[in-house]
Amino acid sequence: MAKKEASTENGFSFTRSASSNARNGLARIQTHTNTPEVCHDDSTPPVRAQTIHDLHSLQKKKSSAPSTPITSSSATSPFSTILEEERQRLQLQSISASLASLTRETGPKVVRGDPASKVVTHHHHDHHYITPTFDASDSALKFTHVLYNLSPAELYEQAIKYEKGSFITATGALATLSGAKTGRSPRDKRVVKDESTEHDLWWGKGSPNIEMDEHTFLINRERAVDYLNSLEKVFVNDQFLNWDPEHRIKVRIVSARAYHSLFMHNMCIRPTPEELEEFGTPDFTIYNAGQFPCNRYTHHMTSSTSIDINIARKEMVILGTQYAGEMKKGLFSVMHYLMPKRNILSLHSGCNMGKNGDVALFFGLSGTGKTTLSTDHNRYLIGDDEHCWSENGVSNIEGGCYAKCVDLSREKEPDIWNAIKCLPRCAVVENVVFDEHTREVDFSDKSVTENTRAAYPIEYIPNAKIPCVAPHPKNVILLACDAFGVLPPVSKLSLAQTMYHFISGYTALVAGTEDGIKEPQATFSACFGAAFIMMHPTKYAAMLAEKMQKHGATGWLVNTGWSGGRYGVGNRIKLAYTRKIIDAIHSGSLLNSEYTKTEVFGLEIPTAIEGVPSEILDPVNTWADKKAYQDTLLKLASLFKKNFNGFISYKIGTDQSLTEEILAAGPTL
Ligand SMILES: Nc1ncnc2c1ncn2[C@@H]1O[C@H](COP(=O)(O)OP(=O)(O)O)[C@@H](O)[C@H]1O
Ligand SMILES: C=C(OP(=O)(O)O)C(=O)O
Ligand SMILES: [Ca+2]
Ligand SMILES: [Mn+2]
Repeated sequence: MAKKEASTENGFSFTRSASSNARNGLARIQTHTNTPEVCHDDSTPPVRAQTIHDLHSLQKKKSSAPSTPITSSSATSPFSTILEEERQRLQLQSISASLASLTRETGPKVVRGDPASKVVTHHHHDHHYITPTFDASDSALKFTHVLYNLSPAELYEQAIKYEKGSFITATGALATLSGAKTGRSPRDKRVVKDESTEHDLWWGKGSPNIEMDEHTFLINRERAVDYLNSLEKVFVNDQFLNWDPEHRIKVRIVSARAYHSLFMHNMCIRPTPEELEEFGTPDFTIYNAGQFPCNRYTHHMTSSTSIDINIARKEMVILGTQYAGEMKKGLFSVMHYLMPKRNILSLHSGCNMGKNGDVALFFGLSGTGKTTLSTDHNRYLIGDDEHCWSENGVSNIEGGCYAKCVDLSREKEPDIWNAIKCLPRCAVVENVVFDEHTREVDFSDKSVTENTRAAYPIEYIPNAKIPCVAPHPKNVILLACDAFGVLPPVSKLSLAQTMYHFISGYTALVAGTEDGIKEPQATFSACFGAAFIMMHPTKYAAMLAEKMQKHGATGWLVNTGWSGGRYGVGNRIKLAYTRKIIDAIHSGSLLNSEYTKTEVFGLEIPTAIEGVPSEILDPVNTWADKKAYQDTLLKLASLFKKNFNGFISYKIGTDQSLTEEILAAGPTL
């Protein structure tokens, strides 16, 4: 504060000394004959400010109030300001309640706004306290400043000012670093096992839900809350999930970084000012204290990272990882619980729709092409990653996309390229490398991680359909990135085969997205998203089978991975070919083309597709070493068998014959 005053002083004294210098010898420049002592620049009218602070305060105009009055008659009445104050008070009360330690009777003192800007506006009568610093150790005695639903511009400023590694790229995106973790940590994702989740959720072998008890959750929650309250300020986002208005979920994200707040601003559905006014109590809250580790002496903790979900408390706690994807995928897990409870199927899939209303789902694990293939210039984008399929059709859960951007090119992925590009915009690019001077991003540079990412609001894709809802799907495309190079580029599946492959969820984990993965590794991830499902895979499979049957959807298996040999020998199938294959599925032309059946996997493969060399459609043609092909094919088949053994004792829905057909739909050795 003192420093600012002083610099203003200097400013004025400089004018004086400049004129005294003139008297002491330097020739004075005479601009007007009748000018007095001070030189006026009268080419523009003088600003209406006495001090530089006044000038700065002119620069910022108060945001206009939401356009919908709280009650239709209150807008112009004297009660409206009282109501607005009351509303703000309730909002702060709700945030304080969110941040409350469970061992204290009251929550922390919270106040809106940036503590830094409060220093400058010290003359405001309502701030008669000293801006807290770390020497105010007892959180009961200090204020926590809440930066509530800041705009992207404000978040940019916060990030640039306070977060190391934040820069504005040449195209206007915010470049950030996520710290030591640049991918998800599935082995640190825990779920509270209590009386109800014990029965509802999938536990044990193969399950992504590592159990934790309520007490341990509370210890981690306390650790996160204490950490957040020890800070001068926290970011709070109140937003929505799910574009289906009947099943919309209100989420609150409390975090310590502008980067996290901007990421969620981009990824969740952004409320209108009117919707925000009526937000009330969130349905689910995330405490992201990712900069702070969990205590390894705490029961169940196996590393300094823990992502903990408590269904009963409707809360999630993040400690020890700043990878932003944990928040989005954590909420996705929660949706995998909440939605099936309402008989709605949650899907780890992208979704788009043709001009004629034909809808396609793209299931697939990370890096298999959901984002890339659902972003299609000739079709409407519904969403790139998380959807719900209800009686009403498909709805996107999110309000943004999260694209891998390693080797991103304008030619191959123009829409994603442009989504990160245009100003004034609020894309976040994570862990990318850029030119020190021009700030041009080099998407081919993997120095920080292979899993570089861009998060942007869905409306940055020109043909996104808002609201992000669509009719029932016609095609269900299962994407597998086969690092063995033996799965055909495309196969048409029977319903039983679709279920077999959906439950198997085979792909290669590609480097980066999960912590510790350095090169492609075969994996089976039930429902193409085992890391995010909450209940047993057969529960989701039964729902999918029922819906596909009811709406007459066709299943397809598309290999976006290797061809002509395994990883290291062959090459990844050209994106241009995969796009042609997908085009033929959408248009309906592939449904009626000529097919042959493969050995071992019994897959129906087309003999020709426009724009795709026919010889690659049967992978055996692309391998120089036929013996190696046969061995690799059998190896993969046995991996499928072994994996599916874990499911043979389960029934899929109520249909016994379907269960038997599914069992028979796998490879034969
Ligand atoms: N044949 C292909 N089909 C789809 N993606 C491909 C193909 N070849 C290479 N890729 C690349 O693989 C990555 C797929 O990632 P992405 O679409 O973000 O996957 P997901 O959304 O399923 O996690 C992209 O970087 C894409 O350019
Ligand atoms: C964000 C992720 O999703 P995806 O790779 O499926 O886009 C992730 O797995 O961390
Ligand atoms: Ca790419
Ligand atoms: Mn994706």
